[in-house]
Amino acid sequence: MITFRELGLSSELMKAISKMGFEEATPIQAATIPLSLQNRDVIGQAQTGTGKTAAFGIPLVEKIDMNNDAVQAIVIAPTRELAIQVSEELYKIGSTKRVRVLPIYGGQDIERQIRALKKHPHIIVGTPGRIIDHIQRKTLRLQHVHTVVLDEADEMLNMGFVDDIEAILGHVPRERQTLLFSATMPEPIRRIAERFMQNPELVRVKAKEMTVPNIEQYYIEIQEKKKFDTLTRLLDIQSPELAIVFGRTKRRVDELAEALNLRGYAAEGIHGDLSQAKRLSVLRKFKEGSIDILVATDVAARGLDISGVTHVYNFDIPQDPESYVHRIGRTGRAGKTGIAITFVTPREIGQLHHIERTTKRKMERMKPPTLDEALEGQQRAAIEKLLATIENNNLSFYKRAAEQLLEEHDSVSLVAACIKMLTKEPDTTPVQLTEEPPLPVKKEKKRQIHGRHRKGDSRSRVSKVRSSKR
Ligand SMILES: Nc1ncnc2c1ncn2[C@@H]1O[C@H](COP(=O)(O)OP(=O)(O)OP(=O)(O)O)[C@@H](O)[C@H]1O
Ligand SMILES: [Mg+2]
Repeated sequence: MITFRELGLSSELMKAISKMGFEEATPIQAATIPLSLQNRDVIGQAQTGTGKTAAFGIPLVEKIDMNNDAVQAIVIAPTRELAIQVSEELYKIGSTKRVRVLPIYGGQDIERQIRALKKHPHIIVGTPGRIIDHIQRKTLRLQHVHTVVLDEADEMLNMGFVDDIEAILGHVPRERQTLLFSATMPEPIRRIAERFMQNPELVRVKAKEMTVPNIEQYYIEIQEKKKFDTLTRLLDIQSPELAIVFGRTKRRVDELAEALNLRGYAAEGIHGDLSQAKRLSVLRKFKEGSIDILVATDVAARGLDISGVTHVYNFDIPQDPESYVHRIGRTGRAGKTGIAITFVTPREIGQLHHIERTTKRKMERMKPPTLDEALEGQQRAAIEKLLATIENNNLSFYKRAAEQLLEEHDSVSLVAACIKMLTKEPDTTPVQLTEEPPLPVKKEKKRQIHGRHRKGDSRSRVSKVRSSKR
């Protein structure tokens, strides 16, 4: 194990890092921080939740010259929520040094961003569309940038985003450091990436599998029509602390969130058609736990680090193995454990095997739970509540009444009644979901480069086909 001290960081950064509670460097941090400090270009690939943000963030902040008021580094991220999260982490790393970090992303008032840009941020973290917007307005100048980071690089170099990235890099000096990070880096995308880099060092944290071992992975083979009842039974049995349910389309996400609410679950949806204010408020509620189920499209699959996510349910099987890796990676982060369950319709079983082959990890088959099992699960939850009440509360006020009741009724009937009242019986309120057609059978070769369209930022600038679904 390598400590941060051994990496030769300044005492200012050491202080900030220990304030963040980091003791040892994770493998990707230990491997890439020294290279970045030497100004090498780096492609860093390591599993989800293993600290890639700090891997690029620490050397980035270390190299900021506090006597220079120009923008010195830009970090580009595929979604707005991720841009915000990364900027918060960079802010923490730079807190003792007092580095100024500014997130800029679509959906936020541009005038406000322009005012913030005038306050001389050292680091900009943004989504591609909004960065280009500010470059064109001349409210963002990049001629003093010495470091560019692409977080979720493969996603951003996917068809549709690659032109945006190229356009941004065209405004940054050639003499620069370029850092690319992701948990996945398909070969053809890596080749595109290398065009933007100078003699890059490829750092892959050696792992047998693409996914982290601390996520238990299951699949349930199931007909489309039975998915929803199965989901609610699983929720009843597993009582996740926080769960993310991924659906294939925006409509799917809206319908699922509504259906879950109908059955009494605290769920809300997030996808690219919602206003930015709504997206942020849904995410905030989820982090605080005032809702415990987040229903999402792939817009929430990449990079988001929310502690307490114990379960990921793929209500619809992901489009490609990369999406699978990132979706399930929202749990099992920073050494914690997690459970991922993927629903697959009989016609999609080939897609499941394709995912397994790519991730080099088999999912374990799980039987769809029965209604009785769901009831048992809820009963268990009720008993836990009862026991916790005994432990945590002063019950003296209630004891007189209890004693009186026990004179008239037998103790087993009384306790059974209490459990029954506390048990949330599985709700079978009928709900209506529009059926999603199964994924088309894969044409292997075409997969990465041609298969997907631009997504993420909602501005329309270039006349390009875009996914209307995310
Ligand atoms: N050295 C460390 N010690 C302890 N915790 C750490 C360390 N580095 C990072 N973390 C924590 O680990 C969690 C995951 O980090 P991060 O979000 O950077 O992962 P990631 O590799 O970027 O994952 P993803 O591929 O999903 O984007 C964060 O909560 C972060 O604060
Ligand atoms: Mg990340």
